[in-house]
Amino acid sequence: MEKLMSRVRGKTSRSRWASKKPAPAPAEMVYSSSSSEKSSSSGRSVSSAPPALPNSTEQLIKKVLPVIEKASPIIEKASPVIERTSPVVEKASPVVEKAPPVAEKASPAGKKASPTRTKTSPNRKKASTVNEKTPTVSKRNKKSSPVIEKTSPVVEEAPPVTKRSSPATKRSSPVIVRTPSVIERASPETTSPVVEEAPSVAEEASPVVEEAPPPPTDPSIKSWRRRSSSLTQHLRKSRPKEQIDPQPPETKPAEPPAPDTRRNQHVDAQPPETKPAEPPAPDNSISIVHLIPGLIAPSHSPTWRPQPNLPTGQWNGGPPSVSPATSSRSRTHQPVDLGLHPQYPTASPRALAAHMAVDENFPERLPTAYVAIGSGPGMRDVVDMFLKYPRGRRAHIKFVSVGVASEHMLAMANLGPIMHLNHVPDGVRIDVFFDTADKVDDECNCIKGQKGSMHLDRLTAMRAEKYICIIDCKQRVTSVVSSGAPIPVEITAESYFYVFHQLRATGATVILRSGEPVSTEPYYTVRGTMMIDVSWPLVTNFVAAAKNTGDMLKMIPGVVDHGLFHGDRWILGCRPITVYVGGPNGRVNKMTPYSSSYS
Ligand SMILES: O=C(CO)[C@H](O)[C@H](O)COP(=O)(O)O
Repeated sequence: MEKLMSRVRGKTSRSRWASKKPAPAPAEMVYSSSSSEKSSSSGRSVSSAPPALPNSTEQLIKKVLPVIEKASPIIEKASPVIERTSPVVEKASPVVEKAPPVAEKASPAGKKASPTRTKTSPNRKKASTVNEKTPTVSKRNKKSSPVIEKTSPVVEEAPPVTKRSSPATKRSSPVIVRTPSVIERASPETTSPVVEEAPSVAEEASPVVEEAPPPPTDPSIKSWRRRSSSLTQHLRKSRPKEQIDPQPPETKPAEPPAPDTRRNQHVDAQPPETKPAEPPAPDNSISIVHLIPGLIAPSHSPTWRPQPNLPTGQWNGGPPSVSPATSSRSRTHQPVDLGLHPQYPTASPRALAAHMAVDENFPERLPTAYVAIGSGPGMRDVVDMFLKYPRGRRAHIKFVSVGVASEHMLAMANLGPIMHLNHVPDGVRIDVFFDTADKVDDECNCIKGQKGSMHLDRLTAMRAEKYICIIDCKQRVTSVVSSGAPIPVEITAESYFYVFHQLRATGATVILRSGEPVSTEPYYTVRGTMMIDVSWPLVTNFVAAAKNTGDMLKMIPGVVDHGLFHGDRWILGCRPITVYVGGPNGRVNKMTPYSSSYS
């Protein structure tokens, strides 16, 4: 009986590891009894041979049941021992819980945590560790006699841990304690789930770790995870942003939506499409004007726009006077800022001359006054000067355009009404005709037509009561023909060769004006005429007289008009009645045909 009890005691401890298999057939039991007989001979608890088994199964059961019933109290006595071993197992839990800090320091190998271990709770891990570390126990169970296990359900319901298992459980503690060191030296295949739940590592872990199955819901694990999450938040807050933000661009798309709002804000703050805008390109057009002021002269600037309602000159002389013209032939006109061209704070000498010319020849005739404006670029200064007058002061004026350029300037300045020369009523004279010239000599003879509009200029001058010319002092010459300046001649296209040979016979140099810029095609006016520039290298007495030259040019068939404005208008001449010459230092000289030469 004692032998049998010892066998039962041993089988009870092994029954924990036995699988719950159904009771085998009696025939097999007979066979297994023989096998147990073999194992008992080599086992520790059973030293002698087992008793002979009865042939009948019923008899066997009847004999075995009492034995098992007697063995139950012994098994019950083993329970306290098992209870005493449980605290040992529980003490192993804190050891496991202390693993996270170590795991956080784990090498990047921890990123590749083994998913198989993440599915097991720490307690079950310990058990599995025990199994791995104590293979002999399992072998003993397998080698133990299955007779009692398979015949007695009581044994199968015995506590899972027995005296023999407790030492093995105790031996498992050092294994668990060594877990951190194992983690530290862990290879990607042997990393524990602690690494998987380590916050700092898991945050930067590869998608494999983030896609791991949810952790078990063991209470101890819950508390551990709670502490881990708090630790994660602390690390995120304490870590500099530069360490969080830089991530390889290839890992960002694989990231699931992160709960960290700071990271989202960073991503939103630097999207590819929100790159800082490039600085605007500087405006070089204004710089060009300032760097090369002489390139675009105030009067010739293509970007000219009329400057209405600008304050009168504040520079060095106060506002320009709008007083009636003085009787002085030449007076000093203080340079003033007319506001004509902001890039030139000081008006040009010709602008000052235009200021004086308009000031002294402002038409006062009521109810209607006619003012003609030439087509030269210098007329912009005259237009700007008219804009300085109040609208009521110039309401009675009708402006006569001389060509398209003149009409354009008047329209841009909103000066009006504008009319063509042919619209001026017959028998009505134009009050004043403001114009410019290329050259003006001592007798107020002029050379005009460098822009090709001398024909209209002459027609307008012939109908003007006052023909006022405004020039710069650099355009003053002693004699217009003797100066060698080319004289523009407008001819018909069909008469070119004839006019060319007639002028060559007088010793003249004839140049056919080409298109702008230089072109192989000749320049044609709006009337379809061509322009030639004639000069005399050897100036004879006959040619020196502008009247003689002008009359000669008029006598050649094919010549429409020429640029010599000489004589008096009542004898087919159209010298200006007054020439305003803008000089240096704001000095403006005034010339008349009947006055002495330039002083
Ligand atoms: O005769 C002209 C046009 O045919 C011009 O009045 C002359 O060429 C002077 O031009 P600018 O106003 O540029 O001095």
